[in-house]
Amino acid sequence: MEKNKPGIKLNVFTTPDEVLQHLADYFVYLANQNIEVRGRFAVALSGGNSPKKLYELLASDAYKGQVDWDKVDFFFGDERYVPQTAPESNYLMAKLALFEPLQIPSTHVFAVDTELEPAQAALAYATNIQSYFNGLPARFDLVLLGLGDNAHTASLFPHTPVLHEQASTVKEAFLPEQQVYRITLTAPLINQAQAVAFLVYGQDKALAVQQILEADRDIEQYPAQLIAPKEGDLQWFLDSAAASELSEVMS
Ligand SMILES: O=C(O)[C@H](O)[C@@H](O)[C@H](O)[C@H](O)COP(=O)(O)O
Repeated sequence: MEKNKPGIKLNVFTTPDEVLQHLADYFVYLANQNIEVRGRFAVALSGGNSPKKLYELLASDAYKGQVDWDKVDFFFGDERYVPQTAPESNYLMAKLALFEPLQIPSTHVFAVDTELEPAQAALAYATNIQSYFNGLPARFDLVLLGLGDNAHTASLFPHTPVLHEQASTVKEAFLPEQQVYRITLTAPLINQAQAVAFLVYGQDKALAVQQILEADRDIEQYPAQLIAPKEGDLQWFLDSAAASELSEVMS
């Protein structure tokens, strides 16, 4: 079922598995389209639990033959400030679920160097992204995003300074509640993407989805409202549980 708001396409499916299959199909479509036009596909991966099943699906027999993976370059929308061997690492999750099964060469994986100090790690990652795009505006072909039940996305958390960052493309973000650092793409960089796709499933996300899409704009409370690609395509891939608080007016 498709629901639409100006500039946003909502794809709502009954079960998480259907959501994952449709997002995997969209990923394959974008990858092949960009590889045909540009010869490469640059994607920024989301972290957390939701996308792990997507990565496993893309690496499965059902999908792995549909993309020329040697032409795909992998980045991260955000990273926890932990070693790449730590269980919380988004890099480690993608490595186990996607990079190793598909034998992605390390030269095609652009991870955050979390051995550096947080600010240096952010600066180094911004520099790596800039050089990848040869100094042209960094325009990811796809940015995959998840959503926290507090309406955060990437590591753009409520009431944190990074929400207002306009100059930097990558920034360190200190989370006072968890007393941890994150490294995150900033909203301006995400919004330069050709396509942005939210992957959200589960009843626990329903209120956040409703607030982001239907409440008055308040980016301090609902940071995911910052995500509005300037020219790119914004799609939400939701299960019916995560979409259950949306008003019928959007149907
Ligand atoms: O590093 C991260 O954790 C993610 O980038 C983060 O933004 C995630 O998408 C949300 O926290 C949802 O996480 P779940 O999918 O685990 O609910």
